[in-house]
Amino acid sequence: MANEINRVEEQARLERVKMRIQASIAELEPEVSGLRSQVTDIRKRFWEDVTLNTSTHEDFEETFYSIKQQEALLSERERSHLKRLQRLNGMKRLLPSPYFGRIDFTEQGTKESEAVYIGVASLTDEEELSFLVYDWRTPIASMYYDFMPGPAHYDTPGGRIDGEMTLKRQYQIRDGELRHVFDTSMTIGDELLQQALGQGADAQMKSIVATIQREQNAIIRDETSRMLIVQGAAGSGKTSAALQRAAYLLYRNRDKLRADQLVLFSPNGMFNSYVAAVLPELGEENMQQTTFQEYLSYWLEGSLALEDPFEQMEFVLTAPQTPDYEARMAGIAYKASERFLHALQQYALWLGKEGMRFVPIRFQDRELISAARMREQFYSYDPNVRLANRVILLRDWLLKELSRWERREREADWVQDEVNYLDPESYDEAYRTVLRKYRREEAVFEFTDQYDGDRRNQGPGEESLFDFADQEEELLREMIVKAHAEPLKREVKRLHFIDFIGLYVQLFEDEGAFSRMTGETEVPASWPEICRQTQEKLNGKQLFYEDATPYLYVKELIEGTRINTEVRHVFVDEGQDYSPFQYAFLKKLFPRARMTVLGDFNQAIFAQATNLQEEASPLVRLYGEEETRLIRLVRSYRSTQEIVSFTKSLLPWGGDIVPFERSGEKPRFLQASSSAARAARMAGDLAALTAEGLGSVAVITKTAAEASEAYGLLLEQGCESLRLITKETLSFEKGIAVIPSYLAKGVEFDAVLVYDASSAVYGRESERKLFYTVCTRAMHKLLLYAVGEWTPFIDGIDRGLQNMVELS
Ligand SMILES: Nc1ncnc2c1ncn2[C@@H]1O[C@H](COP(=O)(O)OP(=O)(O)OP(=O)(O)O)[C@@H](O)[C@H]1O
Repeated sequence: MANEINRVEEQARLERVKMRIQASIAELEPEVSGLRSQVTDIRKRFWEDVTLNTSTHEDFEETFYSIKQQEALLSERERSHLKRLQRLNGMKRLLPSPYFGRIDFTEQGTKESEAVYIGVASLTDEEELSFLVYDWRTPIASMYYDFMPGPAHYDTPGGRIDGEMTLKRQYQIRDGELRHVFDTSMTIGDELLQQALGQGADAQMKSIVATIQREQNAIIRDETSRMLIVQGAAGSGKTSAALQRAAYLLYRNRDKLRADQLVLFSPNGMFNSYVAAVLPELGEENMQQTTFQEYLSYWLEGSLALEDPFEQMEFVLTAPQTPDYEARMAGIAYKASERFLHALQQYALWLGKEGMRFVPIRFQDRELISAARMREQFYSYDPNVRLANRVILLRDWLLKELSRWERREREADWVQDEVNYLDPESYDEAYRTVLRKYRREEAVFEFTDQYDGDRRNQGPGEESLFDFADQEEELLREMIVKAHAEPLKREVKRLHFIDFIGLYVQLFEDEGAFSRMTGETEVPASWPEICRQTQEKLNGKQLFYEDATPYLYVKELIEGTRINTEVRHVFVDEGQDYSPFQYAFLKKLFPRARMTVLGDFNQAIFAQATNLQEEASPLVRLYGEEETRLIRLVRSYRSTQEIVSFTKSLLPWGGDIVPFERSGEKPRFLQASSSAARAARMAGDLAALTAEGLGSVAVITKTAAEASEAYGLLLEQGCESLRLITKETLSFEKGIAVIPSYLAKGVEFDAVLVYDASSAVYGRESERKLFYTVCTRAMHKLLLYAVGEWTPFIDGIDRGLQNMVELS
């Protein structure tokens, strides 16, 4: 009965709030459009309203201030417009679902209890005296996520507020209609979460503000750690928490933090599109999103062809039988290590004393400045000056040398030859330049004549005409040499006189040289082979993916120019797939940023993985224990209980994974006698799944080649609307996707069909985590197919879980 009364009251309150929102919208809409037209108008008439006069100093000053005034007016209107527009958008977001939660809180020392309603934006009453809805990111709202009814507290800039939470209520309001309302004694009631998780997958990730869990809230609201590491099971909401965290940080620091000061490193381009809707849904602009690969390519400036991580991955997955395999794998591991990082730091110190390599500056077939002369000049500078600063000194010296050469070169025969072959337009241009110069000089002479009665006032008479032709010729020579010197100078300014490739290659000459240059005494046993592979690749102007970061690191140690001090927060998703080396590089690149790393070591599929979960993890060392916080998430929200029980059993070391109580079908195992039989069966299953209404389905293969094969075979079976996903795919869409394992990272599907779960495909121990990653993409249904023997990873699992179906 009590609930019914509540419902009536709640309904009435909802109506009041909606009316207030509608009134706000009605008020804001004309204001916004009025301001918008004012801004357009000011922009259009900007110069009409400015007094432009530069005749005298005073006029100039007046013009200057008039422009400044106009600018100030424009930016003030733009700011007001933006502010009101944001408010209007906030109201529009609130209208269909003004709030999702309520807590009643009595502050210690007071008698009155306040009902705190929580939604995706704040809303005040007409007098702006009290909040009808609190933004979920306000300090008081944090209690909703952190406490169940009973003693509760929250932090404010003025200190901690203690009190008693007497009620916790959840609402489901859709299209302005109150669908459900229930009280809960839990942190966040399972009922709402059940509903949220029971829905089908979307083409884009959704915000989870209404059901954020306590441990996720800790991630979202952390404002003190320099390094926040989140190790969480597959589907435990790491990416979700990261995105809500970005929205939280933008809200909390809205006067000093812009969205473009946040950078998210994602696993691939498609993932960017998958998560792109969350921040706008929360009323914030999207942060910068990139992939590490994109970042590397940008800094390499096309100087080398860079292998991408997926090519490396394909090699790791498909080439174990090749003779180069073991050495390459040892090389990948070593080049990802902190040892190698340290070796390169020592290398930079060594370069401060000897060993720098330069590219001679050549012109036509002549060497203008040899590498030896550059080296001599470089090492003549004070050795206490930083390497990067000595590079700048050398750059300036080279520019001067080139200017000197330019002056000398004007007399060279080839210059005269070019002058002779010049087209009439160039002559004409030179003539006009000399004439302009002559007139300028004349004006100066006339002016000085007033004071110098002795000077003869002469025009371009006989004598001066002779000068005139001479000067024209001189000018043409100057122009010609300048045109040739410009590209040389440009190269120097870009520091292309440093032989970066040579500097990296020389590290891989042999073990003795490496140890002399870096002080490193322990290298992998296959070092000679690693050296051969690295050199061969670089000589072909190509770079292995594992060499890209170390190469740029060396470059950075020498140039010291790439630092980005604007960025304040770096988010690394799928953080287990980055090497300690890459983290050190990120730290160096973004010296003023805090880092949030989210990952799952059980999904470490790249060879250069970093363990996030240990206290001794290299990540903890990066900023030190004091500044680092490690949060573990164990509850998995994505998959049904049955799927989690199965995927958990794939990890014999027992991953810390607790399924959320949501039941579904057991995983299905389907063995076929041939690829064709499997494709036929799969086609039938795909049709059935679509008919059941599952909107997003993935056929996940191990490699790209396997994906193409599956795609072809399924098409032959008459499957329609299949989408083959490759590393170039940039958008995530609903429907049926055929996708290689490593591109399915971070995303999820209603149903997953594992294309080939046979031992021939997932047979090596090193592929266990990949297999786990593939299976954990499924939300509601998981179907595994095999032609031949099953993968040994399922050997030990509880047979009761399986519905074995034999196919002939
Ligand atoms: N508190 C929550 N409320 C509702 N849904 C949630 C919550 N936390 C996570 N989810 C849902 O669980 C699914 C998995 O979340 P997410 O992709 O963020 O997990 P993840 O830890 O990044 O997974 P993975 O490691 O596999 O990439 C998503 O559908 C997400 O919406």
